[in-house]
Amino acid sequence: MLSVNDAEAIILNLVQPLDHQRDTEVLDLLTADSRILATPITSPLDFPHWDNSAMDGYAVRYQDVQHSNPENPTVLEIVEDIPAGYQPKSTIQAGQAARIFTGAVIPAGADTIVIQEKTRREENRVFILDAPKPQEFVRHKASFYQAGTQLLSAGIKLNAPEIAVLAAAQCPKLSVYRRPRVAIFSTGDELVTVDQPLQPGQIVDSNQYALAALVRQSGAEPLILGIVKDDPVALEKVITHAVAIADIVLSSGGVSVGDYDYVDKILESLGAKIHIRAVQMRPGKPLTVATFPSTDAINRVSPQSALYFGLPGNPAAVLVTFWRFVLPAIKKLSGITEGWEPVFLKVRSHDELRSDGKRETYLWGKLHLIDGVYEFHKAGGSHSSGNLINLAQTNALAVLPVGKTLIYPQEEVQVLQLSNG
Ligand SMILES: Nc1nc2c(c(=O)[nH]1)N[C@H]1C(S)=C(S)[C@@H](COP(=O)(O)OP(=O)(O)OC[C@H]3O[C@@H](n4cnc5c(N)ncnc54)[C@H](O)[C@@H]3O)O[C@H]1N2
Ligand code: MOO
Ligand SMILES: [Mg+2]
Repeated sequence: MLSVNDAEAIILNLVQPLDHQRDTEVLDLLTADSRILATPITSPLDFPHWDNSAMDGYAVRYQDVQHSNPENPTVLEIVEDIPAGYQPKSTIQAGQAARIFTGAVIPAGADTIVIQEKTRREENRVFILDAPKPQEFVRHKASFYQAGTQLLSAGIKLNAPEIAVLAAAQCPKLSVYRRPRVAIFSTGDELVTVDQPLQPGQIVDSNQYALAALVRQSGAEPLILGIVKDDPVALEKVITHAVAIADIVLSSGGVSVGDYDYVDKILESLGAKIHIRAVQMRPGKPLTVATFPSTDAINRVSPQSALYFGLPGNPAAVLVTFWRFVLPAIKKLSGITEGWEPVFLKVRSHDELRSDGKRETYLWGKLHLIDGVYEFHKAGGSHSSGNLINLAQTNALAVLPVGKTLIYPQEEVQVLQLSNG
C-alpha cells in the first residue's frame, strides 16, 4: 500500500496553481485581506518619501552642536516651527535650529535631530545640553524602500502588514487570485440533513458541514452539492456536474470495498485516471484520488484537470485526510508560492500514544503551552474513525510512523499542527 509521504507527493504533483492572468479578480484593498496577490507590486514612491524626524525636538546642524554638554550648552536661534504635514520654508544656517515634531520634514541645512528632553527652551532660543550623534533621529528618504524596486512579490497572502504596505503605496485596487472552487457532496443512503428527524438507521451528514467549514477556512469557495444516494446513476450525475464546475471535488463515503461503495467504479466509467486507491494510514486508508482530463464541458471554469478526492466516509477519516492531503492541495492551487506544506512540530507527549504499527497513525488532540514548551494532550475517549464527538477542539494530530507502536508519556512525538487556512 502507498505510504502517506508517497501519496502526498503524488497529490501535490497533480496540482497546478491557478493562472496568474486568467484566474484573477480585482478587489478593493479593504476587501483583499487573506487573499493571494496575483501580480508583483512596485511603487514609484520612496519610503520614507523625504528625510523626516523620528522624534519631537530640534533640527540642527551637527557641526554646530557636536561639543555641547550640560555645563557648556550650545545656544541656537529657532527660525521655524515645523509640525508634521508641512513643507519647511527656511534653510538652517550656522547658529540656527528649527522646532520639529515626529514625522515632520527636515529643513534644508539641518542634518541631525536633538530630542527635546536634551534641550532647554528660552523664548526663541534653544539650549542644546548634550551632543547628539551625527544624523541622529533622522529617517532618511528611501532608507526603508527605494522607488521602482519590488515592494511585494506575487503569490503572497495579504494579511494586515501587507495591506498596510499596499495602502501606504497608494494601491486602492489589487489583482488577486480567485478563490479555488471546491465542490462537496456526501454519499450514503443513511444520510439526512441536519434538520431532518432521524428514522432508524439514519445519521446526519456531518461530513458535508465539516468539509464546508474546512474549505471556507482554507480560503477556497465551497460548492455544496448535498447528499447523494448510494445509486450509480445519481452518483454519475453528481460527479459529472462536480468536475465541470470545480477545481477540486470532495466526496465522502463509498470508497471502500462494500457492495454499495460505487465511487471508484463510476470514476473509471467516466474516464477518470485513478492515481491513489488506498494509503497506509489510520484513519483514512480507503482514499481515492483521481483526475479528469481537461474537457470543454460547458460549465468548465478551470483550465486544469479537476482533482477528485474520494474521502472515506468515517468522520474522523474525513477530517484527517483533509488536513493531511486536501489542505496542502488547496493551498498549492490557490496561487500562494510558499507555505502550503503541512507544518510538523516535535513536541512532548503528555499521554501514552498507541498504534498497531501497521499504518501511519494519526491521533487527535490538543497542543498546550506548558512553560513555553508545547505538549500534546490526546483527546480522551475512543479514537475510532467513526467517532467524531471527541474531535471537538482538536488543534493537532500526533503522528506515529509505521512500525512505532508506543510513545510513553513525556516522550517526544511529531505532531501535525492545524490552523485555519
Ligand atoms: N471489509 C472492509 N471494510 C472496510 C474497510 C476495509 O478495508 N475492508 N475499510 C474500512 C475503513 S478503514 C473505512 S475508513 C471505511 C470507509 O468506508 P467508505 O468510504 O466506503 O464509507 P461508507 O461505507 O459510505 O461509510 C463509512 C462510515 O462512515 C459513515 N458516514 C458516511 N458518510 C458520512 C457522512 N457524510 N457524515 C457522517 N458519517 C458518514 C457511514 O455511516 C459509515 O458508518 O470502510 C471500512 N470498511
Ligand atoms: O482508515 Mo479508516 O479511515 O480506519 O477509518
Ligand atoms: Mg463503505
